[in-house]
Amino acid sequence: MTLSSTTPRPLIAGNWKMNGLAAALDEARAVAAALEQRPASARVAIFPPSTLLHRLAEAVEGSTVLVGGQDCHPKASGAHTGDISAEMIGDAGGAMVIVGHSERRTDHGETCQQVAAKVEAALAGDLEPVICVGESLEQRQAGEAVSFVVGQLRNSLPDSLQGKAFNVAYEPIWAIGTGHVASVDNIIEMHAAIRAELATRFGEQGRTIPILYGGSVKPENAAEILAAPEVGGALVGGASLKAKDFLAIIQAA
Ligand SMILES: O=C(CO)COP(=O)(O)O
Repeated sequence: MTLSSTTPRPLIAGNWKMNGLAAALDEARAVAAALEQRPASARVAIFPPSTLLHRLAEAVEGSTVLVGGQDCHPKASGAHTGDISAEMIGDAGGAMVIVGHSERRTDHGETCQQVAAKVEAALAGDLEPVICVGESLEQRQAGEAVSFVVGQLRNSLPDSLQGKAFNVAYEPIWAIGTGHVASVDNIIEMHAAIRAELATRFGEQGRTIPILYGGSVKPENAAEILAAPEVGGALVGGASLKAKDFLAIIQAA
């Protein structure tokens, strides 16, 4: 997918992680139906586990809800037991993919170089990537948060992103699933640093790439976070599992 010339709409993305059995499809259907009644100003995407990808794409077909995978392998096919490729995500009805989530970097030891290779695969598979970066609590306490995240970003983004639609998500690891949302000051500082790096790297395009915030986004704090400068959406974990909460966040955008 190539970039449109207009400023992208914010993206509210629900990452279901390793949650969701068939009954969860009802939540996605409820989100799609509500958006039909009351269209959102933001784009809305749901990233279910791979097992639900195809069924969720069918469940929300014809609605404005986009569907994506939570990860993809750098190769298009082959002997890689347990992995799925960008091409498979597209085949199942997905249009987007999350890459470099801190849970993948931690649980599976993914390096920035591997993340960049996955981004290349996403582009080759015609998926719009959401590329995640974020520091640990130790890095933040050591005063290294900004330099670490900017370095991680630099190494996780391949040059081939130039001219392509993509999103960056800043997710401080210490804010994920903890209820400890980053302060608006922290978010403003980090998003400004990410914006500067994107503008240096990608020129004019870098000024409009949506930078999402993720980490304990809830209906109660969404409006304040989404109103902060350079916040172009949210990557939502726990609060995306229930249609009611996810819709409240969507409407806050
Ligand atoms: O990691 C996240 C989304 O990718 C954030 O998760 P929570 O919203 O549950 O903190």
